[in-house]
Amino acid sequence: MRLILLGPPGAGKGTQAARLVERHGIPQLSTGDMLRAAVAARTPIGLQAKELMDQGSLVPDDLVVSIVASRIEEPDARNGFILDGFPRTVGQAEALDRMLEDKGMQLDAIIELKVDEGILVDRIVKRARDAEARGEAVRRDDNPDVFRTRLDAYRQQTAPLTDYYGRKGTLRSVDGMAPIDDVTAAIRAIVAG
Ligand SMILES: Nc1ncnc2c1ncn2[C@@H]1O[C@H](COP(=O)(O)OP(=O)(O)O)[C@@H](O)[C@H]1O
Repeated sequence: MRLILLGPPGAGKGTQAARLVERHGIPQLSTGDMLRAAVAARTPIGLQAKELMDQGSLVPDDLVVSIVASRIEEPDARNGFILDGFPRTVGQAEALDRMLEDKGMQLDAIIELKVDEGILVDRIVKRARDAEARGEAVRRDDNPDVFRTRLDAYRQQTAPLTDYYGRKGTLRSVDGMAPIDDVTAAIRAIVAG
């Protein structure tokens, strides 16, 4: 099964992806996680990405596309994957279409988590506070100022993807404002076809 989770930062993509991983035994491919790992390891991609990520801007398509292209070659992704945070621009979506076509693969569903933007800042502040309470590192971009930049990047660069996939007829929407378990149930219903 190959799925894309779409939605603004803080919409709950990571939470739902983790549940799908558990249920279906396929990996979650989070470009945010991959980029943070590249930054921590100081790879060439990480060095280019760091500043942009810290300020809440998107990193260039070619960098992200190259890490996804090599990640989906890994054996654990052979039977499927959940893309979380990718594609984030129409250019990335087009690159993904080409990648999948080359491999003779198809997407099973593109699921959009619809949320009210007004609550996202509260969610992100809570995420930072919870991480801190657990003694975990707080993401540098999880603060209200940077978050607004991330939301702007979403509106301008990522929101057009709903049209892109909507036109192809492959987009399904779920109410991301519902309780977490209800969102999970809605996604399960879509995945079960
Ligand atoms: N597909 C992508 N294209 C460009 N930049 C990306 C992409 N995925 C992640 N990033 C970078 O990593 C940052 C964090 O991404 P992510 O962990 O997905 O955060 P969130 O969904 O909570 O905004 C983004 O703000 C951006 O700088």
